[in-house]
Amino acid sequence: MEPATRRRRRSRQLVAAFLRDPGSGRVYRRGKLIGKGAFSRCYKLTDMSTSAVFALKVVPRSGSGAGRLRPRGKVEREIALHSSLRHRNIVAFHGHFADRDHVYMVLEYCGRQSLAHVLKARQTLTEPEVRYYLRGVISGLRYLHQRRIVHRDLKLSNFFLNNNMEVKIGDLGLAARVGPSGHCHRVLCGTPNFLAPEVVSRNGHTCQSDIWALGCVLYTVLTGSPPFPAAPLPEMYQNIRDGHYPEPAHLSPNARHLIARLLAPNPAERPSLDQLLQDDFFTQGFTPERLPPCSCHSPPSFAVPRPLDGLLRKVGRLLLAECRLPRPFIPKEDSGPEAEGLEPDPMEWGNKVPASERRAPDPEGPVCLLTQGALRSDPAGPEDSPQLEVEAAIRNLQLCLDAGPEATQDPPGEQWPVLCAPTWVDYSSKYGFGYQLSDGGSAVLFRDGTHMALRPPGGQVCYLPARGKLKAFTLRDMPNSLGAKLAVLRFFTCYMQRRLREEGAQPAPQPPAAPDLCLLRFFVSPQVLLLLFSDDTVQASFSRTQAHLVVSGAGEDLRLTLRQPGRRSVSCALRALRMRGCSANTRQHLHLALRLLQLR
Ligand SMILES: Nc1ncnc2c1ncn2[C@@H]1O[C@H](COP(=O)(O)OP(=O)(O)OP(=O)(O)O)[C@@H](O)[C@H]1O
Repeated sequence: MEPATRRRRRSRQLVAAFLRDPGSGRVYRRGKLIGKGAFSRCYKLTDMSTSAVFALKVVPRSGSGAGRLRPRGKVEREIALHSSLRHRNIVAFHGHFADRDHVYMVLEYCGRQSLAHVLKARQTLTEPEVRYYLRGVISGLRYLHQRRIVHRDLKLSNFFLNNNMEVKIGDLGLAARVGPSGHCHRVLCGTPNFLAPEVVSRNGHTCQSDIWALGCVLYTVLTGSPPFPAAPLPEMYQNIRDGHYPEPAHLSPNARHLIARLLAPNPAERPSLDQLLQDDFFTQGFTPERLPPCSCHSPPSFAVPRPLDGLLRKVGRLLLAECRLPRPFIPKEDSGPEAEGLEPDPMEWGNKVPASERRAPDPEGPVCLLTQGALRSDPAGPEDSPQLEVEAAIRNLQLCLDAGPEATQDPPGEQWPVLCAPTWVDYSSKYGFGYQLSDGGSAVLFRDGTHMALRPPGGQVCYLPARGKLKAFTLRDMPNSLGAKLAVLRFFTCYMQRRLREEGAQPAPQPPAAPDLCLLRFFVSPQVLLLLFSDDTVQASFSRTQAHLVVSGAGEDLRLTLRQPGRRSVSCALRALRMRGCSANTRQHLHLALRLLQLR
């Protein structure tokens, strides 16, 4: 080739440092080259007015030297199809424009490249990671298939990862709509060793051909090699048609079984996307909600800080199988070294006391404190005065007690929506104190003095660190560092919900707790459990009578609420108590609660 021609061609291939989209008027700065494809190059791109970062896919125009091998109309079809899609697991298409030499596509920037890059660094991936990635891919693929679009080139290098490690299906250059028969034109396209038997037999792609490709992906990421490795094409195609691949004997039975289902030579025998998610591989194994970026180059440990790791290792399989905990806490005699750590502290009262034995507590009997715990950063008061809430609780209990004379019975009271914790689990010797609120929310005050709550109805997670302010997250955007605590919270929640169900407790309609409601302190004795909340509510729950006594509000708005088994819960304002007094029974309960608080 003449040097002048070569120079001319090279200059036509160069992409300008600044590009203007004539349609939108936006001006972009081209960044570094990210990679090259067969017909394209990809650059980092910055919008000059917003500083937003994109990926720029640059395809030479047909007619220009570099575009001469590209099938006619391919890039136009890709733009028409890709620009109509919008899904969190599909690389977003932000716009396109062209100049004399190139067609430009402005795409969502996926800063952690693709699964092909991850696998190159890692050789194989762990099953939990694979489930995580495949869930994203399946979600994006379901969106495509619902629109009768087959991707036709599903492979690791087309599964992109953004900075948050979310997976995105990209490169829709071969994607096509299926006709009324469910087939595409009978062309042989795609990556040869991921082609489905019906495609190599020239019967055309269907959605089930994409499912086959997922089988190839699954096999490749778990074993490190594709199921149909490079070989002379006729031999490889024959193996594909026969579904003949090296048996990955070292994989788990669930993984092998799913691979066999996906790589069924008969497309009709392959699972649908929904059936795929119901497969044991997905339902019986742990799937992380997120992956740390370090998993691009080294296996994530899914390890959690001690002492939570022991619990999570032992119950990890159960943690996410919501409410399917067969034996949340194993009695001591059942716990060999493996089960060690699963027995609760001796503070689960349940409905074990027969009604005939539910006598009022002995106000003069000995009271001893078994355990207690406190929030490290107490939002209710100055950091150095952690006893303030105890003093406030004593004052309020005393106010109720002193309000009026001893009466033969409690004042009639009224129904009043008072938040309390009808059930709890004290596992503070190892992890924390979990409680379920009457509004359906649940929370744990951890041993390290932090607090995490799961708030209904949206399932927002509110976390109060040892130092600093309350943070709220959705389950999706929980930071990895809080994963272990969230797992403990969920574990406790499942257990407490199951207990409430077994006890037949009916949730009463109730205004939800404020997001920042926290348990400040708890005191556990054999007779009474005391909970001090950040809104000044004091709950005393009594083991003998199974009664809960809740003092809420402050000053003249103080209220005493009594919840007793088999009775309607009633609430009295301080004014009513002053006029009518309360029964000896209630006074005994109040006395006992006070004595426990005064012990501290
Ligand atoms: N949205 C994106 N964000 C970040 N990197 C991307 C993005 N799209 C593509 N890339 C990177 O750019 C390179 C070229 O990608 P492109 O899709 O143009 O070609 P390819 O898929 O590698 O090859 P072919 O076009 O032959 O299938 C790849 O290395 C890919 O990792």
